[in-house]
Amino acid sequence: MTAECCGYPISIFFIVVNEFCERFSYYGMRAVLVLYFRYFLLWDDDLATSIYHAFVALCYLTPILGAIIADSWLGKFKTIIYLSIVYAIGQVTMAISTIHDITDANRDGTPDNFTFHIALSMLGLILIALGTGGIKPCVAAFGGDQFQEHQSRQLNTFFSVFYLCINAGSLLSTLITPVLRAQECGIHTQQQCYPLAFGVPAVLMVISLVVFIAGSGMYVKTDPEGNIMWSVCKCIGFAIKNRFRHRSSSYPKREHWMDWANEKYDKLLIAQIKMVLKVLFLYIPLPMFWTLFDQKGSRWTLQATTMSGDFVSILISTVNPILILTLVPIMDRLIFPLIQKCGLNFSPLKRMTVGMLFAAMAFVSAALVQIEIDKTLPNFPSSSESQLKVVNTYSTTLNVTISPNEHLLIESFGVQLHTSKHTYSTISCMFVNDFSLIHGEQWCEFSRKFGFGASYTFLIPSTVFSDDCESITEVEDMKPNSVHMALQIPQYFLITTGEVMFSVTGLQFSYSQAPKNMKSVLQAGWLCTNAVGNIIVLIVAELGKLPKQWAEYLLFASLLVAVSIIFSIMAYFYTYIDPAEIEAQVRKEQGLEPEEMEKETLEMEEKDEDQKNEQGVKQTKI
Ligand SMILES: NCC(=O)N[C@@H](CCC(N)=O)C(=O)O
Repeated sequence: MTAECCGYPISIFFIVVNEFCERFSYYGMRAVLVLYFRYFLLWDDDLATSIYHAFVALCYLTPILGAIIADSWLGKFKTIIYLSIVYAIGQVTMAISTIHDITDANRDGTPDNFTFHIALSMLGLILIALGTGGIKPCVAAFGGDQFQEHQSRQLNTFFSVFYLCINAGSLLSTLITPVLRAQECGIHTQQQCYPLAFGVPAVLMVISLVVFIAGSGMYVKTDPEGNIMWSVCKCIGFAIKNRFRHRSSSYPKREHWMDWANEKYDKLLIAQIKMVLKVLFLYIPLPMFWTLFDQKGSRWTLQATTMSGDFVSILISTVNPILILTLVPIMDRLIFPLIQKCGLNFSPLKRMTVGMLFAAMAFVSAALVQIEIDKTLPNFPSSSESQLKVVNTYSTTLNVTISPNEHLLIESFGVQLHTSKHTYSTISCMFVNDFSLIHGEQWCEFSRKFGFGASYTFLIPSTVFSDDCESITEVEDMKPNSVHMALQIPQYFLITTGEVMFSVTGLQFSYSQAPKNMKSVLQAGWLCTNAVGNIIVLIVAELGKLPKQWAEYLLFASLLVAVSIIFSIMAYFYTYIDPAEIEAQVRKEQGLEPEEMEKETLEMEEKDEDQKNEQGVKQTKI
């Protein structure tokens, strides 16, 4: 009997706090990672973005490893502890790799040995990916294991609270770590404080581990049932082989292709594999949701850079967790019960389909915003065009004639200057509020706000310092960004509503439909859909793009609508199961008590081993 508070097992308190700290650690580190690549390691944008996405994809691939270790070998509890240690070491390694003083022998503020910092940070990232991904399917499933059969309502609420903690951790760290980075620190020279920005997530990971261990005495710990993954693979392999051996039509068909393993494998194992395969099959279309969802961090962020509004930019990076924190309780307490009251069956798979449609609508909204932005962007010459800029410094208007066959975009400034002898130079700067032109004792000062995204040319006559500053002509080559970032809020709102319907439900669904000994494996399968989604983003980003960004958004939206239709058809044919009930039924059919069942499985395994040894002896004899 586990200790309870308000109908909930007390042990889940430690699990949700652990998740909060772990997600703080993960998202905090992620928030400054690209900046570290870009401004510390001095990588270009493309390399920084590619390594970042590859790291995220790795974080969602390693859950398979964690699940196999947990379900087959160590059990969830020990797997979480060991992999959290790996994770914490990774975070500390990462934080150390950002101390520029370690290799800054000449004390100029930049590291002298980049190879050292790159190697150390890559090692740190691999350990982090192993740790964060490895524990991810185990923590959610371990949380679920704490509930008893009569607590199914609380179990669903647990997954929602779990998701809230993820996003509370992510919200706080996304706000805090960039501020920590902006501080200055260092032994020899003061630089942007990456060690603090990465160090705090490392500390949070250690706290997360300590909190998890603190709850040790209260957890329900289910033991792993032998090397289950190996048994599953062998059983599937045997079913395929056996089916192939009996391919002739003279053999009677079996209800399910896995039934071809009946000759050798235990009925219970076959029933469990059928349950898992059914769910994994249903997952096939799901990566498309993540393909759209994860573009929040890339395409949508880039879209925001072509928009105006400085304050909103901080809001935009945190809008997803903020909306999650508000939408999850609204959905759970208001919308879903209301739908139920109306007599509608809003089953988990229906919710997921609607979630996908919301994500598709978010991309339609992004496309509409993009069309607005495009109207304000200057026309750049395409690959079959050239751009000719004529700055008229003559005192009267000149006519420019262009052959009608030439494709030229004409920019006319209507500028008239007193002299044509200039030296051209271009200055690109961020956040310019004022600048001065200084020559000896004289200067001209320009003090005003220059718009973001704008480009200006200042034409300075040779007489300026003997004459007056008024003779300087300012030309606005490109207008400042004028479409406000607030216009992105609907698309964030839509995608987050989609996330609540899709992701929170998917998490619950993966747990509820998995047999007891394969809970982590199905969680890992669920997380894998995210990894594949990220890989699709990487491929699409590498392969050429459509000429218009809005068209690309619409293409993604249409693809997701198509995928959601396919998914809804698949979902229609899916029958929800209670794995415990099916397992009990199979046991009953076999006339076995649970203990006897386990004994039989062990005997099977032993028989298998004996056969193998026998074969080995035969082979040696030959
Ligand atoms: N809002 C982002 C979020 O909550 N992400 C979750 C879930 C990711 C997933 N693929 O299930 C997280 O755990 O970080």
